[in-house]
Amino acid sequence: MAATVNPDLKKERENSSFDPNKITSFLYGGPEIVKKKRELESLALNDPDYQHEDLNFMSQEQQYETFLKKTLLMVTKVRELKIDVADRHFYRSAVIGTNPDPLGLHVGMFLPTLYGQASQEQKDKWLKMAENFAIIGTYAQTEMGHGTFLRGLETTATYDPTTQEFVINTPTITAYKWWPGGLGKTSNYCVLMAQLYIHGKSYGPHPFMVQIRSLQDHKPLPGVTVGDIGPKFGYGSVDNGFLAFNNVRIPRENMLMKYSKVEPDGTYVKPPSTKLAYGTMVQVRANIVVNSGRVLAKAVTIATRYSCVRRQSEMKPGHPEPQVLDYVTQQYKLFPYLAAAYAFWLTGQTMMSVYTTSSNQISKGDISALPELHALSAGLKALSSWVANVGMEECRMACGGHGYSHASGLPRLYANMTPGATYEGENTVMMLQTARYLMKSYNQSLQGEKLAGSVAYLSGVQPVPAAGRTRNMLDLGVLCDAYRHRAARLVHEAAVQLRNERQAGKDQPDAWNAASVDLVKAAMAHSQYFVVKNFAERLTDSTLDSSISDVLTRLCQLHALHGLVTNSGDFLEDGYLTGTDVRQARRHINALMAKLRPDAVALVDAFDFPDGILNSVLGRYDGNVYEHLLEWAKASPLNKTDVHQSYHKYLKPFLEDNRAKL
Ligand SMILES: CCCCCCCCCCCCCCCCCCCC(=O)SCCNC(=O)CCNC(=O)[C@H](O)C(C)(C)COP(=O)(O)OP(=O)(O)OC[C@H]1O[C@@H](n2cnc3c(N)ncnc32)[C@H](O)[C@@H]1OP(=O)(O)O
Ligand SMILES: Cc1cc2nc3c(=O)[nH]c(=O)nc-3n(C[C@H](O)[C@H](O)[C@H](O)COP(=O)(O)OP(=O)(O)OC[C@H]3O[C@@H](n4cnc5c(N)ncnc54)[C@H](O)[C@@H]3O)c2cc1C
Repeated sequence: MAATVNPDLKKERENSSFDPNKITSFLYGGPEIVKKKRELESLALNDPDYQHEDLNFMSQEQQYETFLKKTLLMVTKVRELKIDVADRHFYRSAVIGTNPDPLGLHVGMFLPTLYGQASQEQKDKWLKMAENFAIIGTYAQTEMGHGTFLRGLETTATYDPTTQEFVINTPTITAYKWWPGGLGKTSNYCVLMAQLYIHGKSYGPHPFMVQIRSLQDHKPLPGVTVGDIGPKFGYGSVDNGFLAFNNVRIPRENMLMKYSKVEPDGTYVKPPSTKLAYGTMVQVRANIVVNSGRVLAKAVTIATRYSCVRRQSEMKPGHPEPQVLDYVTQQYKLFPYLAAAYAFWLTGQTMMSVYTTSSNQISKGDISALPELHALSAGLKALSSWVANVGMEECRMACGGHGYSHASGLPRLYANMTPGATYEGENTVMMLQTARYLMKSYNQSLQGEKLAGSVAYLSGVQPVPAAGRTRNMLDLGVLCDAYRHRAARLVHEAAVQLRNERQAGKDQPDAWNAASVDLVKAAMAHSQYFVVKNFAERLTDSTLDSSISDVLTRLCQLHALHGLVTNSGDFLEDGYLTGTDVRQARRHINALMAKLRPDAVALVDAFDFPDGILNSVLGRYDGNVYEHLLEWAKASPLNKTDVHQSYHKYLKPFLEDNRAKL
């Protein structure tokens, strides 16, 4: 087995214009954090207790069992190693790689819901147990018949003041809870979203803490039906489940009562906003923005390294086969997603910091930031997961045939990450939530209100510049202005369409539906403007080393120009940009790709994914792809024997029969 680095990759690294460690530092927030990250990753990746057969060779049941064992071990080790809460994600992502795990919902939603929705007494009762994994919970909201439309949930929690209990019921087949991660086989508790009824009156969806399995033998409690929903497109390592209740009684104190309350006599105490009950989803949406940047970065790392190792065809007669990354069409497939990975990585950081600031404010009782936080996280969640989806698939196809093999790591990455466009709010629905906020803000600005935050730009619509003006389409200020103008114009046009539909006699819901394609377009443009502006702003950081600010500026330019050329109609329609501008933009893209080409490998190295996390034969750091492809294939279960048992069962008699008939 070759121990040295593939010569093509070696040369790529020698020829790059900067030290990737500097960008790694920038991406992770400083050298100390990078050091910590690498220590924790190395600890996890070199721990023999976490080693197991490739998941691609396992059944769904084996994948679940392997991951359950591994995740429980991880919890124990995290405790033993006393890893700081803030650093645990480094260790965790090295342990689980690109796979979800059966405790993901416990850590990602069950605990956060207790932090965010439980009263102090409830925290005192449950948090210690949940934090120490003495109980395991999930977030059970979606039902077979309703995921998107929360107000349409059918599960009921009916208050009985005589016993001071809630009676939990699943009235129909469509009311079965469906999908919650870790529900199928792992969890013994859940946060249940159910319609609250008191004295026959409905108060909408509320969160309840419900025990579903015995703490003694893990059997479903009386009145509880629970199980796994079966194989999925990906997520084999997780037991997504179904759940139904037949008049199960829980104490009054099990409704999470930080905001809404039910008094013993059945008096309902209203929350400051009914949407506070949706708080955990907002947090996860913000996390999905971070995750989208990371998964795209992984896919691009695999495809870029492989494209430097892979040599194919003949560019010049008689010359050696070139590295496929030297084909400009290959660069055009990968570099825009390389740039997008950087853009979303940085957007994710900003989104998390907005989330932290706003949620601190909200938990102190000031809910003024809630609408902006919801609109921003919904739009960015949708945009980033959509781009990551398309980008992962583009990267897979850019790896030719080998991209289709599980050895590439790309099919599994895609299958596990593509639900990000669906879960935690289906993307179109999320964009329409952002559009709702944009319409409201736009109308406020028409009434002379000064807007703040991500919609501040809607206050002053820019004029279309005079014809004949030339622009430098590489100037990030010019590009940000163009995105801002496009977003403001599309918001304006969606608002006009909405108004026209109303004036034509439609009621508000029908008008909204009729205008919804334009509304989604406006929300997309708004979110894209945010991403481009955020990228450009991060480059103004005066502490940024000049050797890396040049290459990051190129990526930012490429990201903005590629989006502009792809959506050129939006920029041209009202004459804001001219055909000359767009032609110039296209030429700049080609020039930028040529400049980025020598730095491509260093730019993906800078994401700093160790091989154990990438889990890809094609994306290996050392580039020794071919020998490891063969080794990987040999490990396939079908190759355990030279002659498979099915030969004796089926093939042999079939062949013998055919031969006998000759
Ligand atoms: C030991 C090792 C440690 C390692 C540590 C590391 C741990 C990391 C672990 C991370 C793992 C994470 C794993 C997570 C995996 C996720 C799996 C997926 C889970 C799920 O999918 S859960 C289910 C999600 N479901 C949804 O998202 C449903 C989507 N639907 C909705 O949100 C609502 O129904 C919808 C569409 C918003 C509509 O709501 P509705 O009530 O009908 O509202 P209206 O449209 O009428 O609007 C009314 C009004 O409310 C505003 N609004 C709506 N939502 C919100 C909100 N969330 N916040 C604030 N405001 C909101 C809306 O804008 C309207 O405002 P107006 O002012 O216009 O009236
Ligand atoms: C892998 C995975 C894990 C999950 N984990 C969990 C979990 O742990 N807990 C949990 O509770 N749930 C979970 N879910 C469920 C998930 O949250 C829902 O599937 C998601 O919210 C989408 O809802 P839906 O399935 O009802 O889609 P639907 O709403 O039925 O979407 C179908 C189509 O209808 C369109 N549509 C729906 N409403 C509108 C509208 N108002 N305007 C325009 N178009 C509309 C959508 O855009 C989409 O194209 C998980 C799902 C998956 C795939």
